[in-house]
Amino acid sequence: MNTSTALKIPASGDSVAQTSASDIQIDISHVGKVYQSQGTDAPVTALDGVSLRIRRGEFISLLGPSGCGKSTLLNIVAGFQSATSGQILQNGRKITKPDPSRTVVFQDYALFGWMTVQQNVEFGLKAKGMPKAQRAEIARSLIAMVQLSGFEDKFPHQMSGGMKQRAAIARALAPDPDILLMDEPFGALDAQTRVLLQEEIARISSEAKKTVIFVTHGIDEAVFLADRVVVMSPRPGRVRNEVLVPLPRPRTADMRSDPWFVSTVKDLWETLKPEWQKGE
Ligand SMILES: Nc1ncnc2c1ncn2[C@@H]1O[C@H](COP(=O)(O)OP(=O)(O)OP(=O)(O)O)[C@@H](O)[C@H]1O
Repeated sequence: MNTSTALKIPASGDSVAQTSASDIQIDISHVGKVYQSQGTDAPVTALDGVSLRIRRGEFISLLGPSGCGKSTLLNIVAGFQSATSGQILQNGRKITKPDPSRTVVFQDYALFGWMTVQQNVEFGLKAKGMPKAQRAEIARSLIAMVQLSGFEDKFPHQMSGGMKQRAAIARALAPDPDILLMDEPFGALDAQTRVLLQEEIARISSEAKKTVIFVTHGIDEAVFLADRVVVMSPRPGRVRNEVLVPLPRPRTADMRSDPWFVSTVKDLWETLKPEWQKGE
């Protein structure tokens, strides 16, 4: 497949300009975040005027250097933290606290160590009061979706990092959220497992039809997965620019050698490298 002739990197904001208001699921508007210091340290401005509109079903990669505020922004969307200024709307309603319509996958799996895979995946459903047979069936189908059938009775310490992250993804999908928030979910995995799970999450997110915000500082990962890559500036984090990804779905391994993919990853790296080095 050669998509290079048809492709252009659009200016920031073009991709949502023609979208009707009802298609916008998450509307991030002028969000700033200042962490007040303890003791004599100066306050830290993590985010400054971040605006971003995300469509229902869109896969956004939030790409930026370490410390630019990616996790902070994700945590505010999740409802774990509040913004110092600005607001975030979900379907027109202000996000003020966590909600089962938004679930999070963290880098460190965050599975309960004393529960089996099956119990971990069922956890959120049990908390909602779902009857046992129903939640067992939902968990089984999600465990199959993340290709862990046969491992239902294993505990986290009996599994590899990749398997644990598959289980964490199944657990996050169990409450049937509208929005899946992923904070460097493959950051702790070896390179091969990471590539395999990137292909898995591309498949799963299309099958499950979720809106996804995927935080990463991996340029190739960001481009491979996303409909739109939102590039953040070094701290204080702002939206620096956006790249629309025209690669078709399902995303497959051969697309990593597509000329557009190769040149976009290279261009992004050459543009961002000086900034990212400065920020270190
Ligand atoms: N609770 C906190 N109190 C004070 N400063 C904080 C707090 N949390 C984050 N920060 C600071 O805010 C900035 C943004 O942090 P954040 O974790 O959001 O960045 P990030 O882009 O996700 O980084 P990384 O890629 O390294 O995880 C950093 O300078 C960080 O040190």
